Order: sequence, then structure tokens, then C-alpha cells
Amino acid sequence: MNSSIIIGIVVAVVLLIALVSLGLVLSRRRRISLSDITAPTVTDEKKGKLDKSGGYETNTGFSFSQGPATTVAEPPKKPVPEPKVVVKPLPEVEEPAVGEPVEEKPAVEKPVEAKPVEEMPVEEKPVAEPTVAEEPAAAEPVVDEVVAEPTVAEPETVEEVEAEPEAEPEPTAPTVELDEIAPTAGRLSRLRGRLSRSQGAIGKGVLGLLGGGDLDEDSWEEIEDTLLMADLGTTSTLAVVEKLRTELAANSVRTAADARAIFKRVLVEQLHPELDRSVRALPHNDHPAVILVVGVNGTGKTTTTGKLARVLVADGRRVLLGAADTFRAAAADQLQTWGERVGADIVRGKEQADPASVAFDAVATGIDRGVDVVMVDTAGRLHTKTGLMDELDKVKRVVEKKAKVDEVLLVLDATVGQNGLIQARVFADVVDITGVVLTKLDGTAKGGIVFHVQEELGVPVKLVGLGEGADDLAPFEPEAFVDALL
Ligand SMILES: Nc1nc2c(ncn2[C@@H]2O[C@H](COP(=O)(O)OP(=O)(O)OP(=O)(O)O)[C@@H](O)[C@H]2O)c(=O)[nH]1
Repeated sequence: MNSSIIIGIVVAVVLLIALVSLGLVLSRRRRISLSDITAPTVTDEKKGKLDKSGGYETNTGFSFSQGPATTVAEPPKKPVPEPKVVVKPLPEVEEPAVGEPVEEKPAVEKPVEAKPVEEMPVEEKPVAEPTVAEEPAAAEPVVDEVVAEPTVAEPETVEEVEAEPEAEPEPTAPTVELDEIAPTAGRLSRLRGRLSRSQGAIGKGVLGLLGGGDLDEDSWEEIEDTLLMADLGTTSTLAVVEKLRTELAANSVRTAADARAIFKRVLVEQLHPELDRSVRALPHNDHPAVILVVGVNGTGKTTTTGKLARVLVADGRRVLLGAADTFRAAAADQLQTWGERVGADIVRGKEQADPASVAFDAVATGIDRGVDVVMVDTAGRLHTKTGLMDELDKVKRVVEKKAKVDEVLLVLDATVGQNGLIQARVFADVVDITGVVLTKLDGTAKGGIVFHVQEELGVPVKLVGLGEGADDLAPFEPEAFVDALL
């Protein structure tokens, strides 16, 4: 073998080695390695420290605002004398439904017999205006239940839904002890880690794929599937994937921190951080803020109403609760218990009473008492869409004879996934939802539903429920939420 052949072979081998090395370097540069996903280089931008927990910690407290300027609807003139409202200890007496005959009842509550919902007569009749007079509080009651006195002999009409006739209870002062209300500032930090189940799906799942090497079409399809599985919904998923592809191509992504930062930015943008998420719970000059809480049974309406009342009371607001979920006595009892815990008065009706009547009474009472906010907990039986539509529409219409509704909060259970969306659409068709409360996010891996709900309804998620505890309600902040997911 002559020397020129040997030289040729050596040159070829050297060239081959050089080419292989070059290929390796290039492929490494294109690859996003997430091996340092837990390395100290991953910092929380706000706090400047490592965020390993992925916990949800909001940066601000609850934000409350005033609803659009409204004037209180002129109450219809009533020729009949006004019924008096008395304060009674809880729980004592069940009121009869609107239009029911006056009936004396024993002071001790007994099981209420379920009755069909009464249809209110449609013709106009002059009836008594339920003005509310608080009894002088000798020993100040913690929770008042408002009951109308039996001064009205006639049943009321739909158009003039008024106080229900009721036997006057013994006005003895209750001695209910208030639950200690934690100050709202800072208490949200206790919610850290509650979103851990969603982290795996959205955060680790996608970041893992991004770090899996060169992203070919298969990888992008997998990322898409992961986001869909986490319940982001098709529109949000496609938008996120598209933006992510563009951003990754435009920026030189080398590390997990780079990838996380870009993914985070894309997700936050998709959650529309510019939306107003304040809860319209601040009173107007001449009347309280009115909040309707709507949603399907079991989603957490009553719990959310109680939790929010607790925050408002802690904020120094006077809150009145209206138990317009009259289908189950237990629902009103549950709200009453919340009222007792947080120091909010309650107006309730008898089981099966007309929800609109109770809602009206609550708002009328709230106006008369000069409270800051009236929160009406409604029933949400999705028996038929028409039934629901009629009922909610009527509640809103009747309430607005007294005051404009400032906020309609739709409570959705995050654990039911797509079913929640179906429910949301039905409610959105019925009333103008102004905000969504997504409950039970602690019990699901599908935190992505937040994206879907907002996209679908076009209204912001304002609050999130992260547990059954009284303080497990948090304002929704896109950035803090995404931080918790990644
Ligand atoms: N884990 C968890 N449970 C919650 C949350 N919110 C509510 N719940 C629970 O969900 C159950 C139903 O809550 P409710 O407030 O009774 O629901 P509702 O919509 O008022 O139901 P009805 O009174 O039947 O109309 C209760 O056991 C609550 O403690 C949450 O954010 N996380």
C-alpha cells in the first residue's frame, strides 16, 4: 500500500470525525434540555427566588369594584300597610311560601314537607310593601333572619313579589359565636400547592416534551394532545401551540428556564390578563351592590357565597345573604350556617317558596337596612333549560325592580371538565354572566379548564375555589395561576 493511499485514509477519517462532531454540536444547540428544570436558575420572576412548589400564591388581595352606575328602580306604590320585619334567633321558624296562608308554627324547626313550586298569579294586585324595620338590638344579634309579619292577608303577585306572611317569632337575642375571620391580606399564601394535580398535566407534561429533543411534527402533536387532555379546549390549545412554535423559533432557547419563561408568557397571554377581574361588590350611593350566584347544584354555589361573604365582612362590609335556593331546605340551612360563621344576616324563604320572592325580599331588606352588598344564592337545577331560564330570568327581573344586579357569578366545578362547559353555555344563554368562579381546582388535574371557560364564555374567571375550607377562595390572577401550573 503506498503512502498516498494511507494519507487519503487518514484524511477521510479525520474529515469523518470532524463532520460527526459538527453534527453533534448542531443538534445539541437545537435541543432544549430541561435537565435543569429544578436547578436554582429557575426563579420566580416576582419574588426572585426559586419556586419549586408550583403553588398558587396570589400577589394581591381580593379586588372589589362598583358596578356600573345604576338607579334603584322606583318601588311600586302600595296602598296596604307595611309589614314589619323582626329579628329572630336562628334556626327557628320556616316561612310559608309566597301566597300561602298564614300559619302559626312551633318555634322549633321541624322537617319541611317538599311542595311543588308555586306559580305566582300574573295579575296585578295591590299588596303590602315589605319595608324592613330592625329591632333595637339590646344584645346585638350576630345573625338576623328576616321574617315578615302577617299583616297581609292576600297572596302577592309576580309583579309585586313581597314579604311572605309569617307568624311572628319570639324575638330573643341569639348568642351565636362568630367564626374568627382571618384577615384577607396574606392568608392566600396558605393555598400554595393546591394545584399540584394540574401541574403534572400542563406543566411537567409539556415542559417534558419541549425538552425531549428536536421538536418535529410528532412532538408538536403530542404537545397539542397534552394540552387538550388538560382541558384547555381546542381553540386555546391551537392558539397556545401556534404562539409557542413562533416564539421558540424566534428566540434562541437553550435552557429549561428559557422554555419555561416562553411557555409561561404564552399561557398568561392566553388567559387575557387585561380583563377586569374585580368583583362588583362595592355599594352604590343609595343602595347595596347586588350579586347573584348561579350554577348547577353541587358546584359549590353556597360554599362560594359563604366564602366570599367572609372576605367582604373581613373587609368591613355589611353583607346580607339571600337564600333563594329554595328547592332544598338544607341549602338554606347551609347558607344560614355560613351567615352565622361570618356575621352576615340572611333572608330565607320556606322550602319550595318562589326563589324570586326570596331574592326580592333579600334585596329590599338590604336596601332598607343600608347594607353594602346583598348576595343571592340561587338554585340551579338543570331539569330543563326552559325551567331554568324561566326561573333565573324571573329572579333577575324581580330583583331589578329594587336594584340593578351588579354581578352575576357563575360557579363551575372544575372537576367535571367538559360537562361544566355545557352547563356554562346554558347559563350564559339565560343570564348575562359577568364573572366565573371555578371551584374544586384542588381536586383536578384539569386546571386547563380555566382557559376553556374564558374562551367559551368570553367572561373572566374572577375567583377560584381551592378547597373546602372557609378561606380556600382566591382571586384569580393569570400570572400566579400559570406559575402554579409550571
Ligand atoms: N375540594 C373542594 N370542595 C369544594 C369547593 N367548593 C365547594 N366544595 C364542596 O362542594 C360541595 C358542594 O358545595 P355546595 O356549596 O353545597 O354546592 P351548591 O352548588 O350550593 O349545591 P346545592 O346547595 O346542592 O345547590 C361541598 O361539599 C363543598 O364543601 C372547592 O373549591 N374545593
